[in-house]
Amino acid sequence: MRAWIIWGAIVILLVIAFNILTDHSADSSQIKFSEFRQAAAAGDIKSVEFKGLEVSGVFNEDYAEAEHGGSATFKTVGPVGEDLQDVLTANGAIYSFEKADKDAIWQQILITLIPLLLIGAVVIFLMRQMQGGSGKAMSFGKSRARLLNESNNKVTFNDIAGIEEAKEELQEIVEFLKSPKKFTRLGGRIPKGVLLMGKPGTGKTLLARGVAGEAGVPFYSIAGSDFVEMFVGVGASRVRDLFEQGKKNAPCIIFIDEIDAVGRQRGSGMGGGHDEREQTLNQLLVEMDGFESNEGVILIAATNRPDVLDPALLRPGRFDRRVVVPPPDVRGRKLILEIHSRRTPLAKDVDLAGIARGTPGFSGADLENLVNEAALLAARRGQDRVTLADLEDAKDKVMMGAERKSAVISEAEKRVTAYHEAGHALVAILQDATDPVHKVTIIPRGRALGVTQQLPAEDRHSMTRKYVLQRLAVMMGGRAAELIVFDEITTGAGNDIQVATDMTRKMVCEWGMSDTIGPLSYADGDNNPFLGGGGGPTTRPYSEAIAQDIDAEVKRIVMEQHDVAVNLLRDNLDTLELMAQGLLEFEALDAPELKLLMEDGHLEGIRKRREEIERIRTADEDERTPKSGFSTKIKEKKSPGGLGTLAPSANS
Ligand SMILES: Nc1ncnc2c1ncn2[C@@H]1O[C@H](COP(=O)(O)OP(=O)(O)OP(=O)(O)O)[C@@H](O)[C@H]1O
Ligand SMILES: [Zn+2]
Repeated sequence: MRAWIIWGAIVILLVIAFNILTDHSADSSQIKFSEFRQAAAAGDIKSVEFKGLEVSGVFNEDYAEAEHGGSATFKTVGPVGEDLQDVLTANGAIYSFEKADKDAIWQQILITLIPLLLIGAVVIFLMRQMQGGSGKAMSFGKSRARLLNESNNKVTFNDIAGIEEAKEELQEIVEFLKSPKKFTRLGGRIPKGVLLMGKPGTGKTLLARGVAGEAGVPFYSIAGSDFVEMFVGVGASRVRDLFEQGKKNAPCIIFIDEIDAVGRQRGSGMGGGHDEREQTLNQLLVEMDGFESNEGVILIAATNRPDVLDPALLRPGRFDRRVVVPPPDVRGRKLILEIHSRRTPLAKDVDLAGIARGTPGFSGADLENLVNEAALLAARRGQDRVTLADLEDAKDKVMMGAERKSAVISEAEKRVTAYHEAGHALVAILQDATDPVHKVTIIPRGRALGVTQQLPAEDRHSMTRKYVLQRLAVMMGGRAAELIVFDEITTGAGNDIQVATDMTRKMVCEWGMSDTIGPLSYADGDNNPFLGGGGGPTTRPYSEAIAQDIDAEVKRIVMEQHDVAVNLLRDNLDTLELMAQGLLEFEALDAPELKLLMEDGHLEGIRKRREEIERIRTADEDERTPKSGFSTKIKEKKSPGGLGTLAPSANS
């Protein structure tokens, strides 16, 4: 920004200088038209000297008439040559001219220089724009670290939940920043660099700001990608600048987000096209070696790809303290939900623990998003409180994309979907080791036409073979139902088949759950559990014979569970029929409704329950908005179920 102002000022000064010079030269060498006219009228002008002069305008032959009441036109001509001189002399009508004196040399220089400078500025600006660095044109070499104003926006450890271990590890840094002497007195060495490792949205940035907030020190943050510039040397000088700034403001925290952008292993760039990045990384290493943490500058970096970092970064004296920031567990999720709903008025029916149970795999950022979506939904529905139904709907939206209310789905398609989802749900209900079914819907959402959600009582960290097999049968349940009822299958089972095949392959190749293959690992590629599978090159560290065995075994297991599903559904065809009817009528069934359906054998109980809920809700609404002009009715009637929570496995 500042650089822009300076550039602008230079250009403006040049333009002013140019104008002054040209004005000056013009003034000093121009004959006034009135003088000329007088002379011409007196008939004194017969010819004019043009040597070393430039004509800027002449009167044409009408001039003489004009002087006698006719009209004259003005015509511009270029530098005067011999021919023109003759014409003018013949017409006797010269008007104004400029002297080409020594001032003109400066003019020439300025005239060529200004466009050059302007073009240069534009080119540089465009180049930087192309790098995606909008708004930072020409701040070469300046670090772009931002000093966050912590007085307005202070984060403390109280604002962070679900990552207690990480907080504890960082507490030491906080203590040090608060009273450095206490530590250095005994010669203790404080880590210079802390590397926070975790998936996106798990709160790494938040933690770093929390450390600064707790210790009451300034917080400088910069993204790794800000270092990576097109011009060689810029990144390195930014690093230098950043550290200088840090040391000046010590004690403080310097936070480098996405350090992998600059810290990727050296020599990994193809064709050596990353010289600039490597130079920047080298500078970072040099700077890290060149200061003592005792000076009070603590470097915190974050990455979700610790595996690609250059090992030199992780050596002692650099980022030697590594803190894993895991996704929150069920307790953590509840706490995070509480933090983010502090400012959101919640209805009495809201049970955050239930929502937490239904959101395995959600990151802190996802949960924040969920609460936000729910608040928006509640506002759109005209409520003054966020209800459980809002949170449920928000969760579905965050998890699976928005409902596609407008999607045109034919009656026939809807019928197939109803049986398909009922097939999943019924196979789940009829087995003893699967997770309870939480909700079945045939409301299209994201890319799925319908969804069956199962919900474990608590987070699942391991699965038994029985559980995995039954889950396979549930996945096969959708297709099995289509087959039994319509004697036909649709593409709707495609995703089920893919997930089932992947899981079975894991059973055989990774979890040692196949007796034929035995407890051996035949995992393909690089499976980094921390990153949820790196997806690297597929290597096959086993023989062709084993590969065939694996394929046969995977097929056998899947087919077996498919048959289990078919048999279960054949034996309970009436219930399948009833559940599909229920889905067609209500579009969504939650756990209590499924229970009613299984026990009653008809849909009457569900109808009553729906009416009752509606009655309570309207009464509740009336009570909350007494006699207000616009009555707030919730338009969407979606299973505002009592148990409230959703879904680890969504079978579409
Ligand atoms: N443990 C948590 N407790 C409370 N809020 C959280 C937590 N984790 C994430 N959040 C919320 O999610 C937002 C995003 O988190 P943050 O930017 O810290 O994640 P990150 O790990 O740095 O993600 P990224 O890798 O994408 O930069 C935070 O501003 C915060 O509101
Ligand atoms: Zn399905």
